[in-house]
Amino acid sequence: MLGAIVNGTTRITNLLNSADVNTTRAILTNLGVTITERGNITEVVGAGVSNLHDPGIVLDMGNSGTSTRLLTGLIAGADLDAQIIGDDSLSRRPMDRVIDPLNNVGANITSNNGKLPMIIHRSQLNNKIDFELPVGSAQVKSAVLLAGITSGSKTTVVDKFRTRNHTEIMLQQFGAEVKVDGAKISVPADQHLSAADVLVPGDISSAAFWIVAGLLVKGSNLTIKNVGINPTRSGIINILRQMDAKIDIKQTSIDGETIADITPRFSKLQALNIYGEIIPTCIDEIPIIVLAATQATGRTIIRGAAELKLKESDRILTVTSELKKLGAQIKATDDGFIIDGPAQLTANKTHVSGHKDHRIAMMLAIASLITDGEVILDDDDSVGISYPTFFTELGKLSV
Ligand SMILES: O=C(O)C1=C[C@@H](OP(=O)(O)O)[C@@H](O)[C@H](O)C1
Ligand SMILES: C=C(OP(=O)(O)O)C(=O)O
Repeated sequence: MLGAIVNGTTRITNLLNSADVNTTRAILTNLGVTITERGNITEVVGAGVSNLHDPGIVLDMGNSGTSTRLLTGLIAGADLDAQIIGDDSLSRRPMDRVIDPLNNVGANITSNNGKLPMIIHRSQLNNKIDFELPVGSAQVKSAVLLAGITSGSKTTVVDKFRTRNHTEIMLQQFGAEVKVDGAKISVPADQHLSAADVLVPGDISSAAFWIVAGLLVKGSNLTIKNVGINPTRSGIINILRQMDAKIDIKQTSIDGETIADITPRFSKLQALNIYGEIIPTCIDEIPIIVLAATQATGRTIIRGAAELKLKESDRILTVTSELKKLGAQIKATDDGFIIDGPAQLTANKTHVSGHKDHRIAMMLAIASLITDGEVILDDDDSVGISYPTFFTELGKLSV
C-alpha cells in the first residue's frame, strides 16, 4: 500500500501470494498505480499521492478486513471519491471503528450503519490530526496514520497500549519521520516518502498452524523458516512455551523486523490461563491455540477475546462447535473458552465446517492430524484468503 504513495519503484520480496494481497493489488491498480510481478518480486511504481485518481468503479475488498480498514484511511486522506464493498462476511463486520475517527478529523465517509457498503466522499482532512484510540487497535492506528500521511497532516495517534507496529516500521523504511514514544506515534506534516526494497517476513499467523502441528504430532520433524516474530505479534510463542512446548528459535533482524527459523518438537502440554495484554498479540492465532489446549493437561481458560466474534466468522462459536464434533471438551464463554484436556479427538467420517473462515478451516485440518478416524472438511476454499498453498504444504509434510 505504501508503495502506491511514494515516488519511484518499490520492490517487495517474498510476498505470500494470498487473496488479501491480490485484492490490495487490484484496488491499487484501480487507483492508478502500476504493479508488476517478476518471479517472487512485486514491483509497485508509485508517483506520489497527487497522482492517485478516483477509481471510477466500485472497489470490492472481498473478504479482507485489514486491507479494507487500512485502505479506507489511505483513500480518505488522498482526497478521492471511492465506493467500497465486500463479500457477505466482510459486509457484516464493523467499519465504524475506522469511519468515526476519520470523520472526526475531516473525512466524509458514509456507510450502511457502520458497515459496508461505504462511500468515501472527496474531502480535505484537518492540517493537524490528534487522535486517541478508545480501544487498542493496530488497524485503527494504521488507518489514521495512513490518512495523515496521504493528506500531509501533522499527525499524532495515541493507542491504548503498544499494538502491532508493522505500519510504523515500514513507514520508517520509506523515509518517514515517525516518532514512537510507547503507544504514542507522531508524524510531522508533509512527509516525502521514497521507494524502498521491502522484504516481507513469513506470516506468523500462517506459521502458527505448523508450529502447533509440530508440537502435537508425535515424531514430527519440521522447521518453519523466515517467520516474522515481531514481539507485537508473537504472543503464540510465549503462550505455547508457558504451556511447556519445546520450540527452538534461531533469530535474526532485518529492517526493523525480527525473523526466525522455528522448530517445534512434540511436547506434553500443560493448561494455562490466557488473558490480558497478550491477547492482542495472538488474536488471529487463538483458534489454533485452542486446539493445542484440547491436548494440554488441565483446564485452559481464555478470556478477553470477544473480538473473535467480529472476525470472518464468530470464532468463539465456530471453534467450539467444530472441535466438539471431534470430542474436544470445550465450552464457549462471552469472551473466550474453557477447555479441559487432554481429550483424544475421534471421528468416524465426521463432517466439520470451516464456516468460510480460513483460520477455522486450517485449524481443523491440523486437528485431523491428531484425530483417530476420518475427518471430512466440508469447505476448504476459504484457505486461499491467506494461505493458498496450505494444503499443498500439508501434503508434503504427511508421510
Ligand atoms: O493490523 C492487522 O493486520 C490486524 C490487527 C489486529 O486488529 P486490531 O489490532 O486492529 O484489533 C488483528 O485482530 C487483525 O486480525 C489483524
Ligand atoms: C487478519 C485477519 O483477517 P482480517 O484482515 O479479515 O481481519 C485474520 O483472520 O487473521
